[in-house]
Amino acid sequence: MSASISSIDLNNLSPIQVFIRIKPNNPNDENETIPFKYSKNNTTLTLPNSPSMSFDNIFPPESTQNDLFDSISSLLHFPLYGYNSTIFAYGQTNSGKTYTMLGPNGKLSLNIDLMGIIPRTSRYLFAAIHKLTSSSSSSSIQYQVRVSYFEVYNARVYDLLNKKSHSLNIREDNQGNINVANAVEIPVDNSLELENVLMQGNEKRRTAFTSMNSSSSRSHALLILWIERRERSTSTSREYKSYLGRLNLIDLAGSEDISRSKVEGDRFREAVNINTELLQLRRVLDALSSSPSYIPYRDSTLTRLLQSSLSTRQSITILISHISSLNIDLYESVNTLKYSEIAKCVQRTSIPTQNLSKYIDTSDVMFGDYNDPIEYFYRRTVYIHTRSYGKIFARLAGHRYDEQQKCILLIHGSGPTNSSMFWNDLVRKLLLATSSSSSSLSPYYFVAIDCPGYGRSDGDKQIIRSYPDVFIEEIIDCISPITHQVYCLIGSSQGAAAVFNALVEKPAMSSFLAVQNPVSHDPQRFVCIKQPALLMYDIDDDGHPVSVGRLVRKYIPNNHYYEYSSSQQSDWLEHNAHLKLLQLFNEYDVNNQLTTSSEISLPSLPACLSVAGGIISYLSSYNREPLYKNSKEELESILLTYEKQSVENNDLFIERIEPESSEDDESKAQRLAIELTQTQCDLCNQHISSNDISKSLRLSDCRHLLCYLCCCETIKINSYECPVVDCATKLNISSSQLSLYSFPFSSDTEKHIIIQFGNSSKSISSSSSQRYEYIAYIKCKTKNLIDNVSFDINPEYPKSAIRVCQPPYELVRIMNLEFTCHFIIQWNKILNWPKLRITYHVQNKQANFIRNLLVRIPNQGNTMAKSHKTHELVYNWTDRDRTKPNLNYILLSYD
Ligand SMILES: Nc1ncnc2c1ncn2[C@@H]1O[C@H](COP(=O)(O)OP(=O)(O)OP(=O)(O)O)[C@@H](O)[C@H]1O
Repeated sequence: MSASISSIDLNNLSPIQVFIRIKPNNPNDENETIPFKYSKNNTTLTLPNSPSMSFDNIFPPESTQNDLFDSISSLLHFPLYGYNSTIFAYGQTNSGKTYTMLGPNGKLSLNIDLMGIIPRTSRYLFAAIHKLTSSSSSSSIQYQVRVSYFEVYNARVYDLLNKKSHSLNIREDNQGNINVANAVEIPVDNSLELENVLMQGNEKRRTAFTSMNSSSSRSHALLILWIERRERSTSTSREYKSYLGRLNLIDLAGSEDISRSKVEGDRFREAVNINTELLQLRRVLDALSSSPSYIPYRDSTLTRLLQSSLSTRQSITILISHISSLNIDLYESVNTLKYSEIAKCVQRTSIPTQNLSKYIDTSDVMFGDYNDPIEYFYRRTVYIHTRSYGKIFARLAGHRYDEQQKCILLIHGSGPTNSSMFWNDLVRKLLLATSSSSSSLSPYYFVAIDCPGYGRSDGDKQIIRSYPDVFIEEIIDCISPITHQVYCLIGSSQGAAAVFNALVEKPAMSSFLAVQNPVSHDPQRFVCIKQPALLMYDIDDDGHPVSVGRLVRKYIPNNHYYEYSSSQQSDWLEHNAHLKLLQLFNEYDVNNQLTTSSEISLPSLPACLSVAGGIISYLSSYNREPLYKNSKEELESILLTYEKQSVENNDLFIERIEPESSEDDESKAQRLAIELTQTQCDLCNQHISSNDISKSLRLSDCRHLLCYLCCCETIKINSYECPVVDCATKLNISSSQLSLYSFPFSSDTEKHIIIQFGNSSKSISSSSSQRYEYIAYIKCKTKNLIDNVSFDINPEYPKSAIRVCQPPYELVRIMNLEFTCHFIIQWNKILNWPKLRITYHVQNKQANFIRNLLVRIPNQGNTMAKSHKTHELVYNWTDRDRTKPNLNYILLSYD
């Protein structure tokens, strides 16, 4: 597919291509059929005693859903490049419009043969997007798809994705686009999500029984897919071009001969409204084909809503007209064909244009921080796990050898897009000024945080104003767990106020302080701040008044005070802040080695890992030495603190820094010594080779070791909890990170999921007998994977005990003995995986008794492997010995 669509392609397209689909006759129907004649290439249709009519494509009764989709699929490329495309189904009631768009019996079908255009489009589009974004040359292209779904019922527009059921207004924006005001737009990342949204919307759509159709659509349904293509010149560039394509998929309500459908009351009113709106649609088509100077779009809700889809300047359209093959419907069919001929005559007035805009991405203030190009500084990102304020995102620079290392903590101001990025320039200059070559490293390391509610830290923005002392203290406890102190606290604006206030309350937290353009209240309180302070004020900045600065200067005894005028020396701060700070350190810190940028020995691994750099920076700077060659302490440190999450194609490594645990040193050493000898995965029990041990994951709370080859990934896909049996430790992996792995799976050769099954039991004593309530269950945390679970306790009997189609998948039985249960899992039908039977001995253990079953899925397992439909895979759990390892594998192999 070319990067753009050429004007030749567009010029050659008729504005509205017209397809005719003829509904097959029901074999039980005794009505006479019309002897249609078609030309060989299916473009001409002739009715008895009538002249031939030409269309772009005719689909005779025997044509399949697939034949039709093949002919429309080329149109689906246009919205991927910012054009509007429309497909709409038109025809009398019961002629097969919903069949064409969704599937049989008026419903969305996911059956591979019967599914309609909409589910096929969904899969086709996401496959195309995957292809367009996955090639190495396209790392700077991203797509976002959003979906809206409306119905026009009795001349009003209703949002099928909104729980509220009031009607909405149609609005025109200043570019002439017609939109529905306050419409819900749901972002979707894959076809499964889109199908779920569709199902949700379809449940709301109005259908009714009529004498013509048992599930007749009583409204026009309009599904809009907004497809945004973002193109950046490089994958890290903030500036991007946005192409917003719009794909309209429309299932019109059927025109209805009221004398035949015999509808009354509400159905009668609906039918009148449907017919009126279809008549207006015909008038619009008439106008488009004859005098395009005035088009009566405004005359009905339907045509107004479809304005951008019908406009020949804005859209590339396919009309699929449906006719019946029965003689009894001849009058309606002829009418439909006439209507279609009019649409065929619509002329293109100009070629459609792309919806293209240029933007600077400001939504993500941290944009680009994943790809830190200057490795030398070892700048990395971490989450600091505070006791009371959750995860605080921080950017780090420099090396830390031990805790005596001079740590500088930076607090940004309260501007709406402020974050740790604010300090980039100052930190870079300080690093450069204090390390003269790449082999001599700065004696400082820097921690710039995103305060709660800013950048990547969640939380309340008010925290840094209201509780600066407690908040900053918690951060320092995490990054300096032994000394509970940092070398210098630096703040800007509101961050400076936080620094002052924190030191008034807790003076021992920092040896130095530095502020630029601070806000401060009651500066007389600052007399207790005894540490050396750097104070920098802009005399032209009324928001941070220098008059207050002059007071601050009086109250803080040891200060270096500077005033500058930003109107006259706009770059004063840029050129001076780092130098003034180093002067302050030199003056007050006799041990300061600043002036000699002497050779500093390379940091050891634990130090690297604890704050700056993480494992990747270590490995890349030491030629990827296998970790086992390093000291025992180094490995200990990795196992203790390391948690990594890689973000697709990026090098974001998130370490976890938290306060020291209460465990005493001796027991910790013993535990670590034992852990160091472990070479078996706690989840799958496989041996971990020495090469892979470094990539394995030691969970920091429960201490379970998970092998890199299969089990680390399992966590990502499956769980917020440690997946090891009977361990329910919560993992600190955010839902947004987990969502990267949401189903359906992507490109690797194999993926894993975990099915948990097991039971609980509870004693129910009665006077006559001892009985137990057993609850046997299957759980799967991957969404939408299971279609239903049958529980069978008597396999000889043809009917299962219970079939559960929604979670929780449970069987509750009161029994006096343990019993064997057969779980039969039917997977989501679109997967076409063989069903899985697990035979499980339900345990009387009085507590929750869980088995984990790792399902290994070769990637082709995601495809529609028809030939395997009937194949059933059986996995037997007959082991009653509870001491044996209770995890097993199952390989879903189709060979
Ligand atoms: N090509 C086809 N092959 C087999 N069955 C079909 C075909 N087209 C339609 N049907 C069946 O005919 C019936 C009516 O079809 P459908 O509900 O799609 O009509 P419709 O035009 O959408 O009607 P309405 O306008 O009343 O909503 C359904 O049971 C549908 O499954």
